Amino acid sequence: MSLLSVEEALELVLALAPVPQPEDVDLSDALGRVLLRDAVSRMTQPPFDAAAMDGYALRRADLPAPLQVVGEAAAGRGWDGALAPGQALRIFTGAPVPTGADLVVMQEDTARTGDQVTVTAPPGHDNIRPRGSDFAEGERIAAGRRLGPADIALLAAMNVPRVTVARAPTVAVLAGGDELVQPGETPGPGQIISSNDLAIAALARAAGAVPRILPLARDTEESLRAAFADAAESDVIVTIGGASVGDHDLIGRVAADLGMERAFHRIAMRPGKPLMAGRIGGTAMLGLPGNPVSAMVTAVLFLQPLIRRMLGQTDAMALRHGRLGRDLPPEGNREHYLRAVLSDDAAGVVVTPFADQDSARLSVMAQADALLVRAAFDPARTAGDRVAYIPLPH
Ligand SMILES: Nc1nc2c(c(=O)[nH]1)N[C@H]1C(S)=C(S)[C@@H](COP(=O)(O)OP(=O)(O)OC[C@H]3O[C@@H](n4cnc5c(N)ncnc54)[C@H](O)[C@@H]3O)O[C@H]1N2
Ligand code: MOO
Repeated sequence: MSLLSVEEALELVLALAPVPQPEDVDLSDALGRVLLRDAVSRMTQPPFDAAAMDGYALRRADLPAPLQVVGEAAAGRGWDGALAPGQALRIFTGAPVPTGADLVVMQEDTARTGDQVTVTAPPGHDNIRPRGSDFAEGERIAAGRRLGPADIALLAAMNVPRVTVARAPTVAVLAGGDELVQPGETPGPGQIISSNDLAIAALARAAGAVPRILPLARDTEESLRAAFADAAESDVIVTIGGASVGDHDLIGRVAADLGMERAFHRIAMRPGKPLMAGRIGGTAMLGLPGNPVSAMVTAVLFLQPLIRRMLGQTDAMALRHGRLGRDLPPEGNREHYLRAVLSDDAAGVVVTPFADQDSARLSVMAQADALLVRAAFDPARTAGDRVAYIPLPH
């Protein structure tokens, strides 16, 4: 039986995402979140005709005669009254323009003596921002919008302090294996330090989820069962390791005992072949391979898109193009995601894969800027060929 392609597998993983659930958040927590309900402005902006310059408000028809300065308006401190013919008002940026005035002359273009002001340069633009010229009360930011920094500023200006967005999914991260101890502990004979759980939690957080790293599990069914029980309330459980065919690779067995509906196990991808996905009760499950680079690559390709889908984001993963920086041999029967560095030359982006593609080498992964994507059975390539890549988060 031929293995699923990455594309087919991704579709099955995205199908595990439940409909996004609403949650109200303060604007300070809204960056990157997707609006689930329209946000409606409670303000008109500017709320009054506002000066765009520090200078003098006056009537254009009065020029070029000298004018009498009758008062002052600053931002937050308006001037009550209407400007009569022959009068000018000292005004500062953001202040309401008084009734009667139709021009603000910037102070660099004026000369002042006592309470007399003369305009010294021919006036051009009126330097008035009309009421409502930015936005009006009742204007909407439509549901579906992913909020960036400028959206948050706009919502604040609209006096919308909280917004309804898709709830951030909770992701339980379960690493395990008798060989693992935590960073800071002293490894015994044959032991190494667990890195995958931190890596996957970081990728989950970067995609917008709320990760929770579970205690390291041991290579026993009992230990894994306890961990799955601990994660039952999470939206997603990500296991790392124990996905392959070894005698100690218990994840598949324990998950099946717990009633996992399996979407697939193993895909035509390198690294990442032992990837597993499915659902246990209300929790989506991804079983990532244990090799540290394989775990991270599969998290970038499957976990992060799953989280983004749960957050209401529907845009596909950005595949970019550049030119190959070195010759490559023909590809095997799995789609290959090679760790690569990006550089620029006069003709654009150059993508140079590392010679060392061992799926356990974190030192190489940490230097990589991108994953160079090669199709299964891709023929030999030479430097300069057009290639596709996925940028990696730094
Ligand atoms: N006979 C076969 N052997 C293997 C196959 C195969 O198809 N047939 N696939 C290989 C591939 S590809 C991968 S990837 C690994 C995946 O195996 P598992 O998912 O079962 O992972 P483990 O055996 O538990 O661990 C693999 C490797 O990764 C280290 N590891 C695990 N967890 C962590 C962690 N939290 N932090 C750091 N390092 C971790 C673990 O010590 C192992 O060295 O299987 C191949 N074998
Ligand atoms: O998938 Mo293993 O993930 O090739 O190293």
